[in-house]
Amino acid sequence: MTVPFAPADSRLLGEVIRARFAIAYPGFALAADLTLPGRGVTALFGRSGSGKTTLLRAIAGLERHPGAYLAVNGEVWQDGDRFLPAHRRPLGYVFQEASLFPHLTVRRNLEFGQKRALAGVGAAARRADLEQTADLLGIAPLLDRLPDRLSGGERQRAAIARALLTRPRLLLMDEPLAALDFQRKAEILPYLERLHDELEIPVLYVSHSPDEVARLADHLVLLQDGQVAASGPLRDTLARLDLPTAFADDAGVVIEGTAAEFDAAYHLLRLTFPGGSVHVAHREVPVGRRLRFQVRARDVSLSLSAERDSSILNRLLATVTAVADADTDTSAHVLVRLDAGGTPLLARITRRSRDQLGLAPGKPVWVQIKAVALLA
Ligand SMILES: Nc1ncnc2c1ncn2[C@@H]1O[C@H](COP(=O)(O)OP(=O)(O)OP(=O)(O)O)[C@@H](O)[C@H]1O
Repeated sequence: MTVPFAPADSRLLGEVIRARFAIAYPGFALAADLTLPGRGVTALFGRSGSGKTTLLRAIAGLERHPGAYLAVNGEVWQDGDRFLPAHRRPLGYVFQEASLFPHLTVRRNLEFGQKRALAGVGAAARRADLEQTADLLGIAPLLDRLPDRLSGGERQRAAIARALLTRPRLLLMDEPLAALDFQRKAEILPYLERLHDELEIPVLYVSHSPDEVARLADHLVLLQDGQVAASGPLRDTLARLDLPTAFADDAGVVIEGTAAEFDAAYHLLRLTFPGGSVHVAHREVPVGRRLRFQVRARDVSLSLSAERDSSILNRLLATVTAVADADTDTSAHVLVRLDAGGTPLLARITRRSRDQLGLAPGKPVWVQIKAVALLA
């Protein structure tokens, strides 16, 4: 396997991705100086034209931008005059459209991916690796088919498997679901969630779909007109009031809970998290399983007492940490950020309610959650 440039001191670079790029095209400039986790899924999120693909291609080394710096988990891929060309970077790249060879079966396509990475590995080990990866992506029964006999979602899963079989140390995914219809997206997302749980390598995932980001990302980079508007853990970044996403209609937080008990009589699953617990309508899952759920700001109301005689099932005690008005004076709403035992939450309430309840940072309140969306 190709050995990328050794770092001067890998301990200083740590298990992170350091990426610094300044890119200028006529009419567009991108400036990014990022430190990203060396494991898990980082979403590059932003509107069309914000620079997501430009950044991903620069990280892949498909374009050489002078003055840039890139190190991935202790290996320097670009620094000053050093530039590891794209074909020598140990990375997998998955595009919007699966680019499988049309004349080769899925198996041959996957073997092609393996060739470079497993030069010194025996045939049996290669086959085991291929079959394990095919299983992970649910394409084992499709290995003998040609790509044009696959659905769009199956083709994309085969493309992901091929990328993984190159044994990359970084996986880049550029809107891998964008070309699929709703049904196919729904079909492929559980496989991406499995990857999220099982991959040891970092994944950079370009998307402009808030739903995909909520389900898959651990870390969020928000790009705006070529600038990094925010970069941080998903949980904290979604709860920021100072970002353009905050007042969007679907603003809300994502919480990772642990299945604690199942109420078979009412078909309700109780999920615990540091701030308390919530009930969601769901089938039984093993106790201890981690599940993500989303709480939108518009589905949260606040009161000063527990109001136990309401139909709302999910009620938590929290403290107000910030209150923000929308940019426009004409908005009837404010956004309240809360802390429930270390878990941030957002509530969208009217300005009138804010004044009536006297909401200000430090005030304890009861949070009532009208709807919890399970993201699995
Ligand atoms: N090679 C290039 N030469 C000149 N301009 C470019 C080049 N590549 C990208 N651009 C411009 O840079 C800007 C950012 O493009 P980019 O594809 O990175 O955005 P994006 O956020 O990925 O958008 P989308 O979500 O639509 O894919 C656009 O204005 C685009 O026209």
